[in-house]
Amino acid sequence: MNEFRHFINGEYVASLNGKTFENRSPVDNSLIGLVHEAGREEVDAAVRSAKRALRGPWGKYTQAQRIALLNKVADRINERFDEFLAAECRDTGKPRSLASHIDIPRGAANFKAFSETLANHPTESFRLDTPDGKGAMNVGHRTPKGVIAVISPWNLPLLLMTWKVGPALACGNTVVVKPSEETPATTTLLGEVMNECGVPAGVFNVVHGFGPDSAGEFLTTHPLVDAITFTGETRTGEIIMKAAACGLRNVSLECGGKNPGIVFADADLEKAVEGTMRSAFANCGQVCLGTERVYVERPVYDRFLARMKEEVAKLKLGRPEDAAANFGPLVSLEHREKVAYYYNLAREEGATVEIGGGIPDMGDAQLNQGAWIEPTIWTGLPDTARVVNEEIFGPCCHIRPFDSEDEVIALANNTNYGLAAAIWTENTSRAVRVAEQIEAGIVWVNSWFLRDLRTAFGGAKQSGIGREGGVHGLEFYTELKNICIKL
Ligand SMILES: NC(=O)C1=CN([C@@H]2O[C@H](COP(=O)(O)OP(=O)(O)OC[C@H]3O[C@@H](n4cnc5c(N)ncnc54)[C@H](O)[C@@H]3O)[C@@H](O)[C@H]2O)C=CC1
Ligand SMILES: O=C(O)/C=C/C=C(\O)C(=O)O
Repeated sequence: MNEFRHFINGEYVASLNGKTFENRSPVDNSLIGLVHEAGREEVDAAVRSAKRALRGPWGKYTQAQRIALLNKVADRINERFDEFLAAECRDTGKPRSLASHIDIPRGAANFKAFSETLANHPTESFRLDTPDGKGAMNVGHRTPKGVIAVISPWNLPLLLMTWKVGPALACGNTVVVKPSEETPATTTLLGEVMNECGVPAGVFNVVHGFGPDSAGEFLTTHPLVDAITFTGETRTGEIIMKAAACGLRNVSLECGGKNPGIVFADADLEKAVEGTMRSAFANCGQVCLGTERVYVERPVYDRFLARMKEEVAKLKLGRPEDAAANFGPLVSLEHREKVAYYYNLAREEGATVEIGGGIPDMGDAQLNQGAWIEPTIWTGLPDTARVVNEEIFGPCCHIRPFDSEDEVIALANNTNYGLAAAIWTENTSRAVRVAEQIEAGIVWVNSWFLRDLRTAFGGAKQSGIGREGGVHGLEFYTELKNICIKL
């Protein structure tokens, strides 16, 4: 039986309270292992070890030394690629074909990308004239924030955790990570890699558990945590922000979305279908950047809808290791309950179910125990429907026709969220004009999830606070000090 222990001060440790919880496969609900649930003692030990490490050898590393070490970590993840892949697929049920192209390579790349940004980022300086004519020099100097709490979700576990751990460590901080209770495996495995690469004890720590009244809450309310970075649901983001207010700690929040896809009549329709298929159904729809609302200009609406239905019908559900499968289960039976609730609600709200809409018979008693759900397209819902306004985080989208640019911009922006959007058009002027009016942190034109890790990443409105990525991560992960030198 696998056991997932905390990783504190370079060692794997069990919980003093002896509490564990089950980690079950979303593929067939079989038991993967037992996860140790941290009490306040383990969280406190992890935070204190991270604090101590700031004053140890790690605190004296030069930027170049940190970058070299993190490059080694990236290389080691790639050397142990198959183990990370197996662990990620076991926890999430996602197809190996997906995780081997996205999750694991990005998990490694996140340790390299930021290093280059850091190495090439200039320091600001201003010369000040003074009445004595001699002047003064102002020089910006960045120092690490300290201990960073990283609270990560289950949808892209390694990718989203390292997206924060990479820059945090590159800037000289130490971290305590609380991975999602659903997906403890790859974060735990990363502890081994840190030791193998010689990352000093206490620099990278992991505590397992849930949110409220468990490791998540204990960590985010711990007074020695200097800043908190979080990816997950908006309501959880609010709770974490309240916790961070005590002691005036910085937060970076990357939260939910109800992202629009906009298909203009002049789009390359096949490109738009391919991109929208990915944005609505990749990772079983469990991507915060995914498209759950699709608006299609009326002249191509029927053709687009018909093509989407054809493509959805071709999706092949199956186990992660099934090479022909490109569609896995949802992360858990609990999450399926939430998504299935919206599938029923869509019918009650008057949707036409164009395809899918239910729980599939997998033709296998064991697989039928898993968290499978059909990829689904709805049409015909009013703009006020809950299904069109609330984040579902499942493999589903509502498709609706529109008649003018102004109308579709208003529809796209008619949401409390503002994370991402995808625009499909061959008219560049229109693409720019519309993109500039969309209220979102990220707008893709003729693409989706095309990521350049140097760019700003984050959400507007209730989709988040702050930006990470490239130089923007520097703002969050460092304290900028001004040194004023009178000449
Ligand atoms: N990337 C995203 O935007 C994601 C959105 N979601 C959305 O959130 C819904 C719920 O999924 P969850 O996994 O429950 O998301 P969540 O936001 O509750 O969990 C994300 C992380 O926050 C932790 N957490 C939860 N409550 C906390 C608290 N009070 N203090 C500190 N940490 C806390 C969790 O243990 C997990 O590590 C999903 O149905 C989906 O709609 C879920 C995962 C990722
Ligand atoms: O950093 C990325 O490229 C991906 C981000 C995706 C999410 O934040 C998400 O799905 O939660």
